[in-house]
Amino acid sequence: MSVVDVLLISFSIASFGGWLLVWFIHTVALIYGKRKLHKPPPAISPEDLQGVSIIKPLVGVDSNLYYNLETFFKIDYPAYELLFSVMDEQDPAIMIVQKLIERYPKIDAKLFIGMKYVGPNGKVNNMMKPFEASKYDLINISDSSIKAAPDCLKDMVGHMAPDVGLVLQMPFCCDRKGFAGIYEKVFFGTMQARNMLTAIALGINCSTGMSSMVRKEIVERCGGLDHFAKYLAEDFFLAHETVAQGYKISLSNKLAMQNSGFYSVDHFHKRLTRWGQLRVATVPTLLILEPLSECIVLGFIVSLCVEYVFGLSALAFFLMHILVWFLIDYTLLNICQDSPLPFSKFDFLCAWLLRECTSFYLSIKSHMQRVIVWRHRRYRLRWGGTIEEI
Ligand SMILES: CCCCCCCC/C=C\CCCCCCCC(=O)N[C@@H](CO)[C@H](O)/C=C/CCCCCCCCCCCCC
Ligand SMILES: O=c1ccn([C@@H]2O[C@H](COP(=O)(O)OP(=O)(O)O[C@H]3OC[C@@H](O)[C@H](O)[C@H]3O)[C@@H](O)[C@H]2O)c(=O)[nH]1
Repeated sequence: MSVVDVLLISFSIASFGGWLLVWFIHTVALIYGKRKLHKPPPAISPEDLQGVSIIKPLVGVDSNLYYNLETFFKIDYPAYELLFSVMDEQDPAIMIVQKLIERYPKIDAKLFIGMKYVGPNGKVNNMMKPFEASKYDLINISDSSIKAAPDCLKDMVGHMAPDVGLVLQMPFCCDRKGFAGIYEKVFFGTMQARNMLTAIALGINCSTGMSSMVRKEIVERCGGLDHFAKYLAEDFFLAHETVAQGYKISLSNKLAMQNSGFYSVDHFHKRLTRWGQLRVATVPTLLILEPLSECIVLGFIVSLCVEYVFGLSALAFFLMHILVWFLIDYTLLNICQDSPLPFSKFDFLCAWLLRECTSFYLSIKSHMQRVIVWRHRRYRLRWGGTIEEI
């Protein structure tokens, strides 16, 4: 056997190992997702329902903002405050928040205008004033696009056991019209759900900051929220600190339902590119692991290896690989949705193919850029995940 043969066989064995690992990730996601998501909130006695300060950092408006924010005034929970903040006194979101505060005078809600600059991360700057004014020990950071379920706080607080420091809601999307709405739902219900569910089930930090609840003392022990302003992925580092302080991270049974009125395929691709950039800067091994864990790239490599080692048809193996992956993705999406999907199987096929075919291109695109644009602010990203505003 020549050296080339030995190398090719070793490469094939490694690829096959990676391929098995990916099916393991699929399996854990399916089992954990089915057992965990959409279950009723954990039973908790009324005296254990601690107060929660909900921080809503806002920048600008979209056509669903009023409706989404209103859902926070209808949360069924005995003690919570709503702390809205905007960075700029001209922000049109101010009018919307003021209208809601007038409409629901019984809800404890405040609006903070003007950010406190503590570092480059705009979201952190925007959250500084409400964080410092918060009166409860549990802080729920909730992005502007989120639509709240009435029992969301009961569920998150129910997961806040004494050894838990942070409760995450996994991102998903409300039913929205048009192909872009389908596309986002397919992304969050397949690739994102698969990796997040498995990571959380295995205790790997895979945070997203769209809707999470953290113990205030964890942030205070780091010296305050300002500690996270130097990073773009402040959510990841908050989860990292939580674990470093000896707490666990728990997943809420409820999903973080994104419902922004402003969405398009192009806008979503820009967001995915930004996330790709920040993930790789934060966890550099993902530069290799992410593309290798994608259906088409992995299937292509493993099919060639299988033909080389076992003499099986690479094409037949590749098509089988794609079909099984596709069916598992459809099953996981249905688990996340937990009700009939608002689109046909053909729509799913189109959105799934678009996602699978563009993922490699978006990864490459994100690695070619060191500058990140987030809400009209430009940042230069450094290895390690720190940023500098340009
Ligand atoms: C041969 C293949 C082996 C496969 C190994 C697994 C490869 C993982 C592939 C993709 C990871 C995708 C992670 C998706 C969720 C990340 C969410 C996100 O982008 N969040 C950002 C925005 O909120 C956040 O600011 C960024 C955080 C930084 C890094 C996230 C680290 C994720 C580590 C994921 C490991 C997941 C797989 C675990 C299975 C063993
Ligand atoms: O400069 C900014 C940018 C954003 N934000 C707020 O931050 C929240 C998230 O912003 P976007 O919806 O634009 O961004 P994403 O959904 O991509 O954010 C997500 O990924 C990046 C992480 O750092 C965030 O924590 C996470 O929420 C919104 O509530 C937005 O209003 C600010 O307050 N200031």
